[in-house]
Amino acid sequence: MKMENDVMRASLASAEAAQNNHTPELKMSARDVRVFYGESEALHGVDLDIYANEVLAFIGPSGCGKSTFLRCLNRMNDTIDGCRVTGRIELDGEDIYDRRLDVVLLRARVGMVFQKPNPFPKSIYENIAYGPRLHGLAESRAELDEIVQRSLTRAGLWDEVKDRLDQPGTGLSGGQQQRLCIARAIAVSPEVILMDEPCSALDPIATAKVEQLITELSESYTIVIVTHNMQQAARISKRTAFFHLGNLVEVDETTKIFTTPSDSRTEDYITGRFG
Ligand SMILES: Nc1ncnc2c1ncn2[C@@H]1O[C@H](COP(=O)(O)OP(=O)(O)OP(=O)(O)O)[C@@H](O)[C@H]1O
Repeated sequence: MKMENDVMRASLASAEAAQNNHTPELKMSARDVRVFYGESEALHGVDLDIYANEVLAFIGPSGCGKSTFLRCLNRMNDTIDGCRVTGRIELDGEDIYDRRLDVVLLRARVGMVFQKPNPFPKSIYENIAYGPRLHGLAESRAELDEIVQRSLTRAGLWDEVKDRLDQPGTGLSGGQQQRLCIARAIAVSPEVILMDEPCSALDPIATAKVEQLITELSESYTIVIVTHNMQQAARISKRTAFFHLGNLVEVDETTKIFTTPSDSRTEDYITGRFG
């Protein structure tokens, strides 16, 4: 009898474990996040959960607070004079606004890619090697070489640049520069990558390459992307969050947001009635 009970318990435990495997893993969470620029409140209490390995898109009309909220997730707003953030944001259950937290380390764990490609005015090699060197991720030149090659390969850029690693990153095309910036972000092994309209300065072919890359990268990283392009959100994201006038109106599966949103403001936006 005891053995039967043990077997039963073991199989229940393994069924539970299997079920847990399907439960998305919480990566970041935001609660009642407000952002003030001086006296003016730009975000009015945002609650949002972000799951591991998802691509989450932020959409909404200009000025609704998408970039402001994105910047909260790795404390980039700290760099803006007069900007104040309240509420709580956690990464793996840890308060990222804790005063003891090392912000440089946070930004390695939660990397960022900006609207305009912004390579350092250094060689292609140095653009990638800088972060790993800063964080002591390589013990030898050979290890650093390997990180550089691996990052450029993951960003789909290695074949295009392997013969000119010592040339300036700024000499690449816009699309290549953006992939260089993505390679730079992944070189420090981040867990989350924030992207603020990463394709808005790119032509359709370069955009398609970056979108393909985002899809591939989501196997290893959690990706949060601000986009003005609703087709892009529909193509690459699993979930979409709609912002309006500093509020997070709704967040849901992307297909649901674009077919049967819950809120009339979302419907008005996606059907082009404003924005
Ligand atoms: N550095 C700043 N100083 C003062 N106000 C700011 C600053 N950055 C943003 N804001 C204000 O905060 C609000 C939200 O702006 P934010 O850039 O986050 O919106 P957005 O949805 O990303 O817009 P867009 O799609 O045009 O980039 C706007 O009213 C904007 O004017």
